[in-house]
Amino acid sequence: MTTLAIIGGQVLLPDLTVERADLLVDRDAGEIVEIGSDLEGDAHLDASGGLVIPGLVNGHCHVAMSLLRGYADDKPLDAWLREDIWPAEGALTAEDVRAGAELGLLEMIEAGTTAFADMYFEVGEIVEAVETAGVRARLGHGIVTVGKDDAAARADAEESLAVAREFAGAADGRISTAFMPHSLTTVGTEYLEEFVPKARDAGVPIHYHANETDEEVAPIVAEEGVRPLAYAAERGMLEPEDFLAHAVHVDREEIDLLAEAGTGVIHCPASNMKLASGMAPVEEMREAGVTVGIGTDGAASNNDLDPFGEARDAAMVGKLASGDASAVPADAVVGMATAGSADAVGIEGGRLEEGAPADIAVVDLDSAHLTPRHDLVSHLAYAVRGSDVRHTVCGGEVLMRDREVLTLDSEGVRERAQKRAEAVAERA
Ligand SMILES: CSC[C@H]1O[C@@H](n2cnc3c(O)ncnc32)[C@H](O)[C@@H]1O
Ligand SMILES: [Zn+2]
Repeated sequence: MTTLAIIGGQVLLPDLTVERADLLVDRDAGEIVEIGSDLEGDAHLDASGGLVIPGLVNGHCHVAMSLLRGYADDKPLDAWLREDIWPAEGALTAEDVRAGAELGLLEMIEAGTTAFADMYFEVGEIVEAVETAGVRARLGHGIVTVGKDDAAARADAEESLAVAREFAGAADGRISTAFMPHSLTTVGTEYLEEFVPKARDAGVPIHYHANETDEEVAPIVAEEGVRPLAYAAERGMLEPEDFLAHAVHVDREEIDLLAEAGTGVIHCPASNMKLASGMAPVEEMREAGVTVGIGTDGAASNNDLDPFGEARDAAMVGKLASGDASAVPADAVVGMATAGSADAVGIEGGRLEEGAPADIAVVDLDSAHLTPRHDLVSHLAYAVRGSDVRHTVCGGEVLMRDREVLTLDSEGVRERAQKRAEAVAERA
């Protein structure tokens, strides 16, 4: 066994208490083997003056959209997608998707993210980028059938199934997959009815956008006579392994459906605010026992991939939505950004304990905005920024040491992304 010791720091334990401790990692197994005092390893990472936390889990992203950061802002979802984003995405090549994915992965590692769930196209490029970057991911091809003839719609759904089958277990098991219909309004009922059972046969979960805007709920109610999540349940899309993004406009019955089904929800507060989609009833979902995680959505609707900013937004908007300052408290959002997202998307991790994957971030506490240190869980929720992360480790591999990303050439990644983004803007 070759080992890595993370020494000298304070450690955030699964019950969200903080203790002074060292961590010993088995690098071959990629697991934490001991949390204790005076631990020594074959190599070490200095965590003195720092807080050792589980790597953050971004439960819903479109990582390659980092290439479209700032491309179109200040519009509601439907206009943003139809007038700007979908035309630009139509001009993206496989190489553009690769460049955008590498840029997003660089940003994630710099901010302590060690796992994410992602829906996009050209997924083979994203797989290769994830393999190189060294993080964990649940990846899938997003299906849109509206505006397509039957042959094209079926090909898109087949592609999502094929991608889910082909890449499951890639990158030494760090990559898992899902079947990913884009949403309940952009994929026709007949395709959901035909392909959801095939996804079940393939043994993969289903991930989709749901109840994001009022405009998306209304046509389902008008045409089907039921709310979207009852419609999803009737089509077998509300199983314990499934997870949906947004869940902004969910009523009491839908919250109970989610809780009974065990289907996870990924809350995307920044995207929901920026697109003025609405305020998700996170406190009600948590109280009902729904597994809630946090996601950034893509960088084009956020406009960054900072998991700490997202946790802070979740706490803030959760209070506003409930009209109650005690709603969605600090410990809740820290749990949501770690174990909550990991559980919702079905990725191991989100907790520092013996036997858990060694997916770890070390946050540097030595700065004015993190002084004084009354309560480190409060700091994680409200004051830490992605740029405070000193080291990032995934599966025992050091991905960033002293803010130097070791798995990606950060200058090259940024230069390629800038060039490709300029070319896409010209072409689109
Ligand atoms: C077909 S691949 C995924 C698809 O989703 C688009 N997208 C990005 N953000 C959102 C959002 O908040 N709601 C719905 N769809 C979104 C992305 O641009 C891709 O086309
Ligand atoms: Zn999304």
